[in-house]
Amino acid sequence: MLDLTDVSSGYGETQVLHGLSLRAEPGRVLAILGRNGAGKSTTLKTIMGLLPAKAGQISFDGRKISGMTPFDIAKLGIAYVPETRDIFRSLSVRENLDLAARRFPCPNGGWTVDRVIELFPRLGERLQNGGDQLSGGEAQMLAIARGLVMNPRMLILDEPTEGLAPIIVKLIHDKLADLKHQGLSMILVEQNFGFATSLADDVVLVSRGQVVWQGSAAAIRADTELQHRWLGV
Ligand SMILES: Nc1ncnc2c1ncn2[C@@H]1O[C@H](COP(=O)(O)OP(=O)(O)OP(=O)(O)O)[C@@H](O)[C@H]1O
Repeated sequence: MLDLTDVSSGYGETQVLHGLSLRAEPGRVLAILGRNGAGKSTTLKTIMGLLPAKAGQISFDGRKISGMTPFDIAKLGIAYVPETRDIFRSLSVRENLDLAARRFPCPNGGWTVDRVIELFPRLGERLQNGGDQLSGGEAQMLAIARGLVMNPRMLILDEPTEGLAPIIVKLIHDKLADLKHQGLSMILVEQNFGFATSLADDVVLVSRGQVVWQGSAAAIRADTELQHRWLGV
């Protein structure tokens, strides 16, 4: 579904990805794991066209997307929930959702604003609140909900549990598990090893901008040596 082949990318003169290759399969969750600074967020930004791929190729459903604008990549069906969440703080929850929904047509049976509120009832209670009045957990729910109303075929999440209380982490986990069971393809970057490997089917380990291991989530959960070597778990 999504293929990165020998991708190099970085920030100006600083190269961070050095020929990184990976594949995310349809209907599955892929976790990208690695130590701080390994290049995980850089990989996601490069997929989304926020950083240019200086070499290599990225394709989505067989179509080359490297070189496209972030908006065109989103229109093809990839929604990105960044680490910073990037909700509009000066707009209400409803305005944040309506704005995203209006730009992306909803197919029959797709995600509407009403449907994401059913998924996250807490947002329904906060519809008139400003983006700047939300707790960290509510902001994360809004960021995910905003991704869903874009009706993506693939949802990409960068550190969705960062800074959240354990009870909210559990809620986000259960909602993402629901989405997975509904067949949504996802890529997840996450420091919380238990969270990531309980949601993921497939895992790639990244170190110094390259994939150093790939396999099933069950395999890495069972391999403490591997975890220790590449993740310091
Ligand atoms: N805007 C930037 N300008 C220059 N270098 C950057 C920038 N953002 C990240 N880097 C560098 O790129 C490297 C990879 O960063 P990246 O954010 O992809 O790491 P990561 O694997 O996601 O880890 P983390 O969990 O720390 O975010 C790091 O050395 C980082 O310092």
